[in-house]
Formats: sequence, structure tokens, C-alpha cells
Amino acid sequence: MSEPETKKVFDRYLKREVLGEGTYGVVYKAIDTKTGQKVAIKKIRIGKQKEGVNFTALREIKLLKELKDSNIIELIDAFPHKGNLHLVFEFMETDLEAVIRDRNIVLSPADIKSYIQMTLKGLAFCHKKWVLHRDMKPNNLLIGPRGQLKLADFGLARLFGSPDRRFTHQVFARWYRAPELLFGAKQYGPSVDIWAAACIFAELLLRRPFLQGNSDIDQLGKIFAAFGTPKPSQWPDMVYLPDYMEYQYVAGQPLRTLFPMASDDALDLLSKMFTYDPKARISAQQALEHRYFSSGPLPTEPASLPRPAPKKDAANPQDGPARLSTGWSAELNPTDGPTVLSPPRKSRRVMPNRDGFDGNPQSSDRMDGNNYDIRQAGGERSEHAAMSLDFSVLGARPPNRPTINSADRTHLKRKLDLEFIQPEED
Ligand SMILES: Nc1ncnc2c1ncn2[C@@H]1O[C@H](COP(=O)(O)OP(=O)(O)OP(=O)(O)O)[C@@H](O)[C@H]1O
Repeated sequence: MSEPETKKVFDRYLKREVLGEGTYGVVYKAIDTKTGQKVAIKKIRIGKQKEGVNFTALREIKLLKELKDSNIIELIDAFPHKGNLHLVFEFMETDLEAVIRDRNIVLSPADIKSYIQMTLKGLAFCHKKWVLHRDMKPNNLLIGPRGQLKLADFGLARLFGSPDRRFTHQVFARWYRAPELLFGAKQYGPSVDIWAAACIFAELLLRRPFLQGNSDIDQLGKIFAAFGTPKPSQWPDMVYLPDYMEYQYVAGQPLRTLFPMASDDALDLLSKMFTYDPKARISAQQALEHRYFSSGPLPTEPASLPRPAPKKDAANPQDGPARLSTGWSAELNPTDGPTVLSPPRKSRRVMPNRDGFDGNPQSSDRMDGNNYDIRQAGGERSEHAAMSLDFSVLGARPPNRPTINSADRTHLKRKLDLEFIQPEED
């Protein structure tokens, strides 16, 4: 790291320690000298672009800056510098993954209700504005000093492309993917976030990730083993999805068996959030109006929610993502997959592995007697499908997209209210 970089980030932000490294790059703690507040700066690698940052990206960022709600992390500022885009967010103390994993924390039904209500409120707000999250998972649900839960990374999947699931810390995101995405849907909507929220709801109830697939095929197998293989009558569009494969029929398990401690209202809402057909899946707003939230016990006030001690101030990015260090996540190594013997394709029938439905990610690689390499049969397949929807505005760009040259900068600075710093040579 160069000397000036460790001191001041472009006058306004005083850079402090590294908080961690995620899909898009390193995150730093910093002090906003304008407000005196702590902030988190996400430095996103965009490479050197002589012509400047793409206009479409900046327009999207401007939209994200306007996405203000008490359950959404505020994007305070954004600026490109030295081949990186810096996104400045309000600073948060911890996240929902840390809450779920902390064995010293007891989560009452009212606490779970509160966390899931705040999640749905954040989703409802963004969905109303036609913004999808697409990468919901417990470590993207950040928690502030007064217990308020806020959704982080909204819109980033669309802006910067689907995260590359080949990276170790990305394999967990599969566990929250909706079945239509796993079947390669190219057109999808807010219902993908609802499925993910249902997985998070389930995780709060079970205190472990609910459906831990180790490939996309295995993920669908886990889903079907839990809820039953969907019949076309249940989800008519399923058979037309690009990566659709016929799975052997298995009956679902009663939700009461899967979640023995949950109330009837919680199970009813869960079943509506876990509906296979995305068109029939409950919306965030409808979910908030479900009787689960009005019947007792009422949701705990955010300030009274149990939460872990704030994260240590310093973190070493060399250590890799925190979740690999302990608990269930260390069990899953994406390179441990068996080898592909035949390319899995549409005509093949797949057996949901009921035996493997035990929450143990290592126990269910086997599918239909064949072995499949999870690197091939897994994430990459549908990741590419999902990416085809993305405009990868900051990476390899399609032709004819307008970019910002130096003449545009003054105008755009005024128009977009973004701070521009001329990219420098390293
Ligand atoms: N607004 C924030 N306030 C405080 N810490 C943050 C904030 N945003 C991110 N962090 C922390 O920075 C680290 C990296 O975050 P980032 O969101 O880039 O990746 P991640 O959540 O660990 O993984 P992924 O990229 O898969 O979502 C994490 O430890 C995260 O908790």
C-alpha cells in the first residue's frame, strides 16, 4: 500500500484498518471527516480504464445512492480512483451470520420475527423501486449499534456481475438461490430475493444453513428432498427453463418435521415464501402483512435484540473470509468434488438424494449413481446464465456503450453529484 493511501483517502475520508475482503474487493474502515462518522469503504477493482468509468455504471450508482430506507445500508458516496471504484457506506457493527453462529446467543421466537421483519421491510422497499438484491445471505444483512438490520450490497450483483462462485467464499451463496436461478432462468424477479429470505428465516430457526448444496444440481436435489420434487402442475414454467432437468419424484417432508420448534404462523409464512412457482411466491409486502407478524409474540424491538460483541477493529485480509475459520462453512471445500463422467444435460434424470438431506454438505455428492464434478456441474453453469443478464459495465464492456471522457467530467460531477478523481498511474 502506498504511503498517501494509508493516510487520507481523497481528503474527505481518513482510511483506517481493513475490515475484510469480499466478492468485489477489500473493505476498509474510515472516518468521514465531513461528519466525523465511521464509514466502510468498499474498494472495487475495475482495472484501468483510460476513458474513465462507464456512464451506465455511474447512473446506476446514482440510483443506489437514492435508495434510502431504515433497513437498507446507505451508500454515502462513490468515486473512482486508481483503477478502483470506491463505494462509501455507513458503518455497521456486525451481521446476521455472526448472530446465528454465536452459540452464546439465544434467539427467541420474537427475536427471529424481528430480524425477518426487518429483512422483509428492506426487500419490500427496494422491490417497490424495482431494484433486486440477487445475492441475499446472512452476512449481507448488517446490524447497526441499535440493533437495526440493514440490507447491504443491494444492486451490486447487477452492477458488477454475478459474483464468481469459483472463489471459496462465494460457494455459500448457492444455499440461498431460488430454484428458477438454479434451473438457469434468464428472466427472474423479486421472488429470487424472497426465496433467499426464506432460507435465512429457516436458518434463524435451525441455527444452521438449511439447504447446503455443494453444486447447483445438488442444491436442487436438497431443495426437492425437503419440499418434494415439483410437479409441472405446481410450477408450469419449470420445464421450459434453460437448464431444466427431470428429477425423480420424491414427496416432500412436512414443514413441521423440518422445523419442529416453529409456530403454525411461521410455518405458513415459510411455505408461502418457499413456493416453487416464482409467480405464485409471496411478495415481500404480502409477507409483511401475514398474520405471523401481527400474532403474538410481537417482534422484539431492535434495540433489545441479542447480538454479538462488535467485530474486532482490525482484521487481516490475508486470513481470508471469517466464515471459513469456524463452524459449518469450513466443511465445504468446492475443490473436493468428484469427477464428471458424462456431461449432465437436460435428458438426464436426477435423483434427489434424500439420504443426503441432513444438513451435512459432505454427505450427498452422489446423484443417480454417477459422479459429477461440482466445478463443472455446479455453480459455473447457472452463474453464466445469470451473468448473461448483467451488463458488466465496469469489466469487459460491450461495444457502443457511452463512457466518460475528461470533457464530460465537470458536467457529470454536477449532474450525478459524484466526486471524480482523475485515474492515476500506479
Ligand atoms: N457497511 C459496513 N460496515 C462495517 N463492516 C462492513 C460493511 N460492509 C462490509 N463490511 C465488512 O467488510 C468485510 C467484507 O465485506 P464484503 O461485503 O465485501 O464481503 P462479505 O460480506 O464478507 O462477502 P460477500 O462478498 O460474499 O458478500 C466483511 O467482514 C464485512 O462484514
